Amino acid sequence: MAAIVQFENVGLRYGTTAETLRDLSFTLARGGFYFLTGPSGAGKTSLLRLLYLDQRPSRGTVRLFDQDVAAIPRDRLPAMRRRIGVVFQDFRLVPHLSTYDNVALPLRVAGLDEAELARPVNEMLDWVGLSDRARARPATLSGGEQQRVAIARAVITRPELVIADEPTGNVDPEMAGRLLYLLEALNGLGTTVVVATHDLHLLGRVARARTLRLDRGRLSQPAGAGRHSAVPA
Ligand SMILES: Nc1ncnc2c1ncn2[C@@H]1O[C@H](COP(=O)(O)OP(=O)(O)OP(=O)(O)O)[C@@H](O)[C@H]1O
Repeated sequence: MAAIVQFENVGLRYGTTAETLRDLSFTLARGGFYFLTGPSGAGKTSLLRLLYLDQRPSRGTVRLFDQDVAAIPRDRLPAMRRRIGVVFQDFRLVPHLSTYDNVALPLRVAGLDEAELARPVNEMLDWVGLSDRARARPATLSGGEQQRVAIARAVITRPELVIADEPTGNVDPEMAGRLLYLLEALNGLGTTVVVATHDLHLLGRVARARTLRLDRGRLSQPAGAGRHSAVPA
């Protein structure tokens, strides 16, 4: 099994408080689909921040794409981050850009010209049901619409790793199923997917998914009736 992420005895501490994440050791396989669950405040977002290189561990080792993240020079971080699509819990859309331009942004950064990016962007907007909102600015969209823009933007480049923090928290069950199907389809093409969620209904909906359960900063027994566990390091 080729690993895309390896945690060895990882701890994360904010300031001088007690550790938010403790003794995390696990491996995520390249091409896997993972749910990360656990109660509010358990540390899910903090773990995701380690994965998308927004935080470095206070102790232990995080290896991503076969590199120790503590050893990556600062000027190499943007290139590493471009290999990761992130759906933030608070969306972080660019406020002065339209739906279309938010979704097109990663393709423009990757150097595609307008003619090349029009088709994938329009197809993606169609998939997430936002074709008729293509010209709208984020402030005029509902929470669920903004969430769909955020997901479309995160997956448009088909990154190696997609990390989504509560990606279905603001949409109705039908749209949640559709968005999950989009992530599954991407996973079927080889992208590793990590989804943090409180929504226990989602866990059973992806047959091949494994579940990591965080409780007060530690990994506890995997959820999901023991069927799916992340592979211990
Ligand atoms: N930047 C920060 N500085 C200090 N403490 C933080 C910071 N970010 C998170 N924490 C603390 O770390 C703990 C875990 O927070 P985190 O957001 O990772 O949990 P979570 O499981 O994602 O919660 P939720 O499900 O409510 O989003 C909380 O006690 C939180 O207050």
